Amino acid sequence: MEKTTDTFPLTMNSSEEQGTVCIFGTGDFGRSLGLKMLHCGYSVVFGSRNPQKSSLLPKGAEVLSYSEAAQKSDIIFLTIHREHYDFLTELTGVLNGKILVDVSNNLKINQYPESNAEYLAQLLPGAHVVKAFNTISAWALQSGALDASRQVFVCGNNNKAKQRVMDIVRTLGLTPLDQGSLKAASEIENYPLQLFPMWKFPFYLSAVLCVFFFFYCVVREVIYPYVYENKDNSFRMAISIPNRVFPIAALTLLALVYLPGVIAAILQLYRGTKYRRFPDWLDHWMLCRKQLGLVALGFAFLHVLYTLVIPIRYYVRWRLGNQTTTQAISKKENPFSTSSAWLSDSYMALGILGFFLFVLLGITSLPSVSNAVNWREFRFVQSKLGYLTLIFCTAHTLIYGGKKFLSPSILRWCLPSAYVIALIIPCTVLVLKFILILPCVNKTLTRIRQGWERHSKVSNWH
Ligand SMILES: Cc1cc2nc3c(=O)[nH]c(=O)nc-3n(C[C@H](O)[C@H](O)[C@H](O)COP(=O)(O)OP(=O)(O)OC[C@H]3O[C@@H](n4cnc5c(N)ncnc54)[C@H](O)[C@@H]3O)c2cc1C
Ligand SMILES: NC(=O)C1=CN([C@@H]2O[C@H](COP(=O)(O)OP(=O)(O)OC[C@H]3O[C@@H](n4cnc5c(N)ncnc54)[C@H](OP(=O)(O)O)[C@@H]3O)[C@@H](O)[C@H]2O)C=CC1
Ligand code: HEM
Ligand SMILES: [Fe+3]
Repeated sequence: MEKTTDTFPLTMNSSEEQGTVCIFGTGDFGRSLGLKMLHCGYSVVFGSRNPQKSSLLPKGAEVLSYSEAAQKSDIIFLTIHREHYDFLTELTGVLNGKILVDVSNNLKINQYPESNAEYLAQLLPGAHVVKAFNTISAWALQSGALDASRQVFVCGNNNKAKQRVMDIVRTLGLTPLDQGSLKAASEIENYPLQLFPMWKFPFYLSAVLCVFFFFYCVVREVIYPYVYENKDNSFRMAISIPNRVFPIAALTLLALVYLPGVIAAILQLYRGTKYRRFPDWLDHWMLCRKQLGLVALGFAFLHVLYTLVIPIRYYVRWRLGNQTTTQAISKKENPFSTSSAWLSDSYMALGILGFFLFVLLGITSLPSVSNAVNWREFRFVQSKLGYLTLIFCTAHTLIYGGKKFLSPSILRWCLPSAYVIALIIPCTVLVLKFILILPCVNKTLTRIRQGWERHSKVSNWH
């Protein structure tokens, strides 16, 4: 259904004349933009250093020299790299009063002291410079932009010029987003250069967690038996140890998704107001919770896959077969232990339920799903079911640990099992959250979040 509204203006415009636009530069981006504009009913005139018509250029477009092309339209798209802008000063006469659209990107963040668009405005003070299109790739223009790349950030000092450009953006079936004056250009130019900014912290954190727990387990399970029993357990590095490291990373990261909310609540209680800014690290942490959660989900997936292959591992089949024959020879039977069966089944069940809710959290974070639920529903899944996920996964690990939990026999070189360490953060988060939802604490917190201030009489006049 949505598609019809999207294609509607396209079909209408192709039969309608939209006026002439000029494009400087016949490179990849210039040609893609020209083709798209021709499809949408514009007449396109290219400006080029060698105006012989190339077979690559879209059919129906005119190609002239830069100065001739500039005279054909009052709006000019510069699809040229910033490094080549200097020749434009020779055209100052024709470019005066025209709208110049700067689409350029740089190779590095803050490569130049000023943004490319501001540099262009300095070169040609008589022209109206508008920044736009730099986040749209030549490929997306041609292949029918995907949802995410439909947005075109636009900024400029002249309002009329900016509106003209935004009209063209709409005619091309894209969505313009007004970002204000040309001062915003440097930020807009940084967008396409950022490499997953929100993923950086989760990525480094999980790398650190994995490396730490991997070596921790190697010391306990490979080096220790080698030193004391001269046993070669190195094969454990392939599956056994990763199947500790990955679930531990999943559990820790999941707990770290909910820790900042708890810290924020404590901070609000302590300050007695919600009108003071959180420290930057907390702000940033809050903003990348989604990414932390998705990385955690990835690790949980790995844990499930590694767990599924346990029964077909050579080592496991060997141990089972060996045990059976040893028992047959000595004519002894292992008695069935109901409590062990209960422990084993209940930790598995908790793991499965925890994983199910984990996946549900992941599904609701897909834009198509989160757009379809209202704010309360989304909050319900992310916050309430999220805590339930954390409870299930923590209980899964606690019961897996079972009775042997803190007994000294499990220490090797004074190091407890890895999951004991992994349980510290999740248990802390759950205990703190439990305290926060106690009626007396929760009442104060709710009042603070509704705008009440403990010292309101003193600070009202601020
Ligand atoms: C797999 C997975 C996917 C995820 N996907 C997403 C995602 O797509 N998007 C996303 O944002 N997070 C996502 N997360 C992160 C996480 O689930 C959410 O950030 C979640 O909302 C955090 O829960 P919280 O209870 O700590 O929330 P908080 O925001 O800390 O809120 C705690 C409670 O306090 C209340 N509250 C908080 N601040 C105020 C206030 N100023 N005024 C009044 N009441 C307030 C809230 O109503 C809430 O009940 C994901 C996590 C995982 C594991
Ligand atoms: N490719 C993409 O997906 C995107 C590109 N951009 C921006 O668009 C601009 C153009 O990119 P793109 O088309 O990929 O680059 P190309 O190198 O393919 O094209 C640049 C064009 O600039 C013209 N030009 C003018 N003067 C010079 C000169 N002195 N030396 C070399 N070329 C010159 C040339 O056209 P002629 O030979 O006709 O004179 C050339 O074809 C850049 O600023 C880029 O950052 C922005 C978003 C996406
Ligand atoms: C289908 C779901 C799941 C199943 C079947 C499952 C099963 C298991 C099994 C069999 C073990 C023991 C591994 C071993 O003996 O080495 C284990 C350990 C563990 N699981 Fe799960 N699990 C599931 C989901 C989860 C989830 C979602 C989490 C948390 C995010 C989690 C966290 C852990 C942790 C921390 C350990 C202890 C790791 C160790 O030190 O050995 N599990 N799980
Ligand atoms: Fe971050």
